[in-house]
Amino acid sequence: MSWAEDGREVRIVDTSLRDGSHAMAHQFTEDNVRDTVRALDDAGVSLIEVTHGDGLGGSTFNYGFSLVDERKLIATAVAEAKQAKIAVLLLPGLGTVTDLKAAADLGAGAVRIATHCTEADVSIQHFTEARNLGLETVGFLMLSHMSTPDALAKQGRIMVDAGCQCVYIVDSAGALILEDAAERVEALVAEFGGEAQVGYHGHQNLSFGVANSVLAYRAGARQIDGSLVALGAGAGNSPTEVLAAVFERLGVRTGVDKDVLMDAAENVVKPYITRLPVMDRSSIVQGFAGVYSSFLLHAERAAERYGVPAHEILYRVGENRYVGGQEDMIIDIALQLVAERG
Ligand SMILES: CC[C@H](O)CC(=O)C(=O)O
Ligand SMILES: [Mn+2]
Repeated sequence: MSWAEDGREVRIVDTSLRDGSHAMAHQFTEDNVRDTVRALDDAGVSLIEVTHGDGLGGSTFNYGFSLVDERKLIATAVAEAKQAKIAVLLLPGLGTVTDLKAAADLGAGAVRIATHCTEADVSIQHFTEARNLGLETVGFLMLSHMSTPDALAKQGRIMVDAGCQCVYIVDSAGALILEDAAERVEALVAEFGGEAQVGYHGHQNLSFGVANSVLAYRAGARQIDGSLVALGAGAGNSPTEVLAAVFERLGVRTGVDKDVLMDAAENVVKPYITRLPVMDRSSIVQGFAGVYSSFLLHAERAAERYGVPAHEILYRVGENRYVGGQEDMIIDIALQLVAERG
């Protein structure tokens, strides 16, 4: 039975073990994955994402090395899940079709293919291959605040025509505020009709993750991302346990048990988090200036190394409109700031 047939009005998807990888500096252990998947699976979450924060093949010098090979983590997750499907993230150009086939062989049942919000065309062959492999397919239009609703709808159309079953508005910078999110979702819903679903992935940098998710649902989104204890890049994602409680209060059926999720947040995930995602100065600047949330730790490391404030680096990243993959420019900016200070 698919999730849409089991009475759920919205599907809450958990990305603690993928977006949370950024916040954990990619140091997840097999025990972390096993315990978290068991708890999410018991709570009724039907799709759980497990990959390096930057997707398949992300464990590199530029993005940060994983403690444990993601293929081991994916296999661990698949072995632990009784009802949930395990999803992997893939950024074309970083992850390859070979990586995707390996993930499918390990038992992953879904792939979420992420591109910058104006570059959906680079995902076409990956969607084709994913459908050939029998995977559920999801598209991520990252940094969606950088584009208009109409332009996003056209990009989403490229993904759907390539075989994508659900396109997400991804607020990578946590920059969207209320109608910004709703209008983007509405545009995709209008473009797809019944051909594909629309999803929403929020970050808490300006504290709008959950509110935007509710508006996204009302605008027609049927898949909504969260992370336990908000464990994700920047100030974190919309907390899964809060999404579950809020949708229950609104009378929207999610099929997940909020109490089991709250227990998982408190007793499974919180104890292993090395750095709790918070709305501190740097992450607020990310939301304000429209900076990719996963740049936070990179900026903090550059700040420490070169003796310049992380929030100043992030303001400048926002001014320059850098996108995912340009992590090295953070060092460049830190050096510019050092030079400007003499
Ligand atoms: C590097 C991929 C990125 O973390 C995907 C995502 O969750 C986002 O853009 O918010
Ligand atoms: Mn994210």
